[in-house]
Amino acid sequence: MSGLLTEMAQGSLDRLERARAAESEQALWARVSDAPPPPPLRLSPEGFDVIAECKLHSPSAGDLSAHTVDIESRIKAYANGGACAVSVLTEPTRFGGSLAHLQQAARVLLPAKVPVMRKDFLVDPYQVMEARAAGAGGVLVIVRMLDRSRITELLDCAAMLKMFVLIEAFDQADLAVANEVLAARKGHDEQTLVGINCRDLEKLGVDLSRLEDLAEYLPEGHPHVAESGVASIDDVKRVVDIGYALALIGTALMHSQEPCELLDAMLAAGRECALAARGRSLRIATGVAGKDEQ
Ligand SMILES: O=C(O)c1ccccc1NCC(=O)[C@H](O)[C@H](O)COP(=O)(O)O
Repeated sequence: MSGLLTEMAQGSLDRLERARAAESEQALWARVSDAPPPPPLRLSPEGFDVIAECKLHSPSAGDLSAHTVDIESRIKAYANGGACAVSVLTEPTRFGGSLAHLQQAARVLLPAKVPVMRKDFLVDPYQVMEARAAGAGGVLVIVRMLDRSRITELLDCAAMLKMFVLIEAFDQADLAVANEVLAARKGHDEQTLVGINCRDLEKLGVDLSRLEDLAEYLPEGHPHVAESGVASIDDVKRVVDIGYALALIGTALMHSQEPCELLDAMLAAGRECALAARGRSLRIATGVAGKDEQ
């Protein structure tokens, strides 16, 4: 595991210990198990969606808060721009996040029925319950940080709470684990996305070619998410052309003074590309494709 992930895992365990000391697992479960279900994640029939991310700081970009007057306005802008979900960092030391941000986002998004995803370095089902207690409808699960049985426990907990999960992979080995875990869950009533993160965890740079290189190893039957480094309309077109149904976009939106407009433009471009790709497949399937499409 990279130095950063090791640091994040330790920090996550420390936070978990403090949280458990403040509220037992039984008490937290009692609080969330009877709560009304979160807004479901709904994907567009037009073939492309964006999970818009709120992160005030990041190891790669440093301070990202310059254009965020208040979190609620940013979250509303994401919903108005058409995000299918909003990812909120809750990691405090390197990402400037907190559970309070998650709670604020969930409250603001409730009328629009857009779910919020807890973006953190989760290591225990307790933290999935914490996310639900804060109003979240989804969580991130990073394969690289966990063994198979712990991934399964996190997925089980999320499913019981009607939350979606974004399973995150960095390489082929992560995808082999994701494939194995998901194969054992066929037929479960749950919503699981699988994402490839393009960030190099040592150098912190991004390389979108990872999306092409790993596409063939992605589990079938789950929407695929392009994560990290999707920063422009051209990037969006590229990920849709490779076949990704969603992009998780943080830095570019945080740098934007007009995130609603940027999101709207990215969605329009992605959906136009998805439509063109469908047209190409249809022409090939019906045998009316041009020579360069075959
Ligand atoms: O954002 C970082 O600098 C980072 C560094 C190390 C591990 C994780 C990191 N970010 C978490 C993410 O996965 C991204 O926030 C997410 O994919 C959005 O990426 P981007 O659009 O590039 O901000």
